[in-house]
Amino acid sequence: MLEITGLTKRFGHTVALEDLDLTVRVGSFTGIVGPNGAGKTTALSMVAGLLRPDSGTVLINGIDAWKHPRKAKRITGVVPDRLRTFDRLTGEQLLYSTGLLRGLDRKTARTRADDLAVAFGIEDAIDRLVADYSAGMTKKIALASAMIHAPRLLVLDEPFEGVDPVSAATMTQVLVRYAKAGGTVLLSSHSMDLIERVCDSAVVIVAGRILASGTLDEVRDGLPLEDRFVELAGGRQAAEGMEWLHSFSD
Ligand SMILES: Nc1ncnc2c1ncn2[C@@H]1O[C@H](COP(=O)(O)OP(=O)(O)OP(=O)(O)O)[C@@H](O)[C@H]1O
Repeated sequence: MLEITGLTKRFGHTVALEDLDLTVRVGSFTGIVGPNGAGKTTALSMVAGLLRPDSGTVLINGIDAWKHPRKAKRITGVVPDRLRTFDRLTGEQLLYSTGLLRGLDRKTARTRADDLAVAFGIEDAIDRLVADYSAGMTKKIALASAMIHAPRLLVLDEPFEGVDPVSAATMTQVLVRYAKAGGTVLLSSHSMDLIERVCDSAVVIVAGRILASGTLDEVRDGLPLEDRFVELAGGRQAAEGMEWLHSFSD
């Protein structure tokens, strides 16, 4: 479903991502993990067509995402980092208008908006302004919007950030069903527990490079994912120094 080759991005002197190669097969559920600043958002943004690579290619179902962005976007759903959405709309209006923008007819957009509201458990809030939603509800409506055109690939940047465990379970249930039906999910998360529960494949990015990728078991290499992640990321750092903090100001 996704073939990334030689993807590179620099911001001034900062190399955010260097020569990234990654293949994601159809129907897989892949989690990207990495320390803060590792390059996860940069990679996902370039896959989603939101950030132009310096070099490298992104093929989505064989379509070059940067040569044929319209075609690629038709089969891609995105929940970006630092989510900005049309929050002066109600949830219903947002889903419906996203459906129309994605080329659905009115009836289909209406039906799918209703279905998504039920699937994500936001029916009660659907007539309220998205601006008044909590952080978790906003993530849910964003994910629902990303799915309304039934894309083949979902690119989700920390979709569970600020989402409570019950709501996260609802969201993962929808995503797992989607993947079982042949949809492909690529998401980033800092929750190792969630990735171990729902993903079948994982990628560890550190300092702009992939240090491990493959099935969850291959990446874990016999360790819990968190321990393997810490090992690859250079180990835990001892919190030493700052004795002034323990002297207390009073
Ligand atoms: N627009 C930008 N301008 C300058 N530097 C940037 C920009 N976007 C990202 N970077 C830098 O690129 C590197 C990778 O950032 P990125 O946001 O991809 O990391 P991340 O893995 O998503 O981190 P986090 O887990 O904290 O969200 C960092 O060093 C970051 O400071």
